[in-house]
Amino acid sequence: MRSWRHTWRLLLGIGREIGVVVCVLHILVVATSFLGPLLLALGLRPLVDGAASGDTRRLATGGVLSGVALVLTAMAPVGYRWAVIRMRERSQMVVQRRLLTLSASASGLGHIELPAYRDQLELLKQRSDDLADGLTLFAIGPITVVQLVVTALLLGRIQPLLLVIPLLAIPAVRLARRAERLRSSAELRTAADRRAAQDLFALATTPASGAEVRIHGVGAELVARHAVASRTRHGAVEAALLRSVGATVGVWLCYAAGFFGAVVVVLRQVAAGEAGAGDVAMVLGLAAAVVGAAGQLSSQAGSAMRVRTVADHYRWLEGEAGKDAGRTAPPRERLADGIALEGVHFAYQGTDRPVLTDVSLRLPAGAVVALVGENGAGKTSLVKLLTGMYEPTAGRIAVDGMDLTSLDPDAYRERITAGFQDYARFELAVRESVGVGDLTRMTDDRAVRAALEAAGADFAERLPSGLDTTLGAGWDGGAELSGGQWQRLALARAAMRPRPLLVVLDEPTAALDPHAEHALFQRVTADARQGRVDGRITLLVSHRFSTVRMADLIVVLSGGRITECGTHSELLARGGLYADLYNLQAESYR
Ligand SMILES: Nc1ncnc2c1ncn2[C@@H]1O[C@H](COP(=O)(O)OP(=O)(O)OP(=O)(O)O)[C@@H](O)[C@H]1O
Repeated sequence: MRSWRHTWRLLLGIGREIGVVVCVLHILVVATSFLGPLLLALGLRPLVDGAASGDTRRLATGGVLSGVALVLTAMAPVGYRWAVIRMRERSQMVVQRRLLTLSASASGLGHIELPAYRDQLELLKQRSDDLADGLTLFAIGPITVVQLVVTALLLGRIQPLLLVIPLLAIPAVRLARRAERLRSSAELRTAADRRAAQDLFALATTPASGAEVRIHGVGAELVARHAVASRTRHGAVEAALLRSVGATVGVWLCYAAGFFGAVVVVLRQVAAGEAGAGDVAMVLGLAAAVVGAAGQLSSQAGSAMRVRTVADHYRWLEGEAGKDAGRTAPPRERLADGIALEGVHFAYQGTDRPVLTDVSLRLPAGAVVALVGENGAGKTSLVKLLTGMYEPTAGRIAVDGMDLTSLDPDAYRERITAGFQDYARFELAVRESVGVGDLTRMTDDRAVRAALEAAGADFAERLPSGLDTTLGAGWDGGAELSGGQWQRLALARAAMRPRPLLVVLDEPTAALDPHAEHALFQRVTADARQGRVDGRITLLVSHRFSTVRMADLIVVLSGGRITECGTHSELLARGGLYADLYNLQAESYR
């Protein structure tokens, strides 16, 4: 019941966004298309009786009714197509906008990485048409029922036995619902195969992976795997459809029997002189209209089930995205103490393998802190916890004494900047690609230029149209950049926010040349000095020890645990892993 209520609310909300006029027009067009068969049946009796008896008034009435019916029937597909296409286009737009909002409104990353989330999102994207159908379905469904009842009553007036025909709609509706259940469960079961097929397709066709696919000669392998994933999916969905088709055929055979039964009953009445030729014509028309309406009703029942399934996917996503409700505390204007991790444990969802174990650490306000450790030690995971992308499995993170899980995620995020090794390539105009780092100043060219300069990315201003240049070779006139240039733009983005509490630089120089790296570290040091005044913490993740040594505090992670912590000279004196790694790198530069 709750599920249907939610479906209603969702459909009404989408209907409002699509526009009441379009929805009402759609309902009118569809409802009018149902009228044709009914009018034709009603017109046949006066037409036939009028022709037989030479009664011109009856003949004219029958002619007008049948004529209107034929016009409506002829126009119906045109109007139907027009209305359905408009509704679908608009509803796709609205549903996709809602999905994007849902995905973007969740502050963390945890749900996006869940296979179940990605499956449900994919199904929703693919089935957004069903929501468009659902919108009008709830208005058209009752109209169809009325049509069925009226037709049944007209049939009953001729012969009460004929009331049985409309009752055949009941098993048809039940079967349609069962067929839908079978199909949707097959789709959910094979959603991962569908995603796999899509990912393999993208891997084989996108420029990003194009070079590796060719060098390693894996094209044929990708095609073979794509075929297997597609076959698995189609096999399961088709088997579900086949199972339901057999039963549906049975119901339609019952309809056919009912139809012929009606004809026989009326013919016998004619033979007994209880009915005229006009009655036979009307019964034929009405029986056909009943069969049509019952067919409509059963397909509408299937659609209603589909709509509910899609609405359930949507509700599931809403639940995942709405987990932040209740986190409303604003972060401090300025850090006085710093950020503390207290006995933090962490494992990614869906795995029990600990990635961080019993991490306790204080990042003092105004300090530059470096995180080092071998690949897979847990550095990026720790950064993700500090930026609120995930929550610790146990323990807590306190920002100036306030539990991170109590802070308003958007407000906290607005006070963080970050440059990542896996930087995003925003294929927009240069101004926007950098400006999204601080949406409030996105169109402020001075701020964008200052950020470009700070990141050593002034090359962007010399592109053909300066800050207006579109980035990405996939766009007309778009400029393609090198990996290092993209990374510099990502760093410029990270330099947009003026008063961050936390600056995260997670291996931000992996794609930069040594000159650019040196300039960047000079800026980081200068900013850190500024940080001592405004309390910001700069957290640097790096494998380059020449950089790391400048930090006020160096934290060494190994296997998800902190093994060493101190200044460069303290750690060198200690002669542990840090000293080993530092000396190894220093040696290789000599
Ligand atoms: N989204 C994820 N889901 C599950 N496990 C993950 C995920 N991201 C990382 N891991 C696992 O967590 C562990 C730590 O990864 P993390 O990225 O934090 O290491 P890192 O120290 O930053 O490594 P690197 O120096 O290579 O960047 C790894 O064993 C990795 O397999």
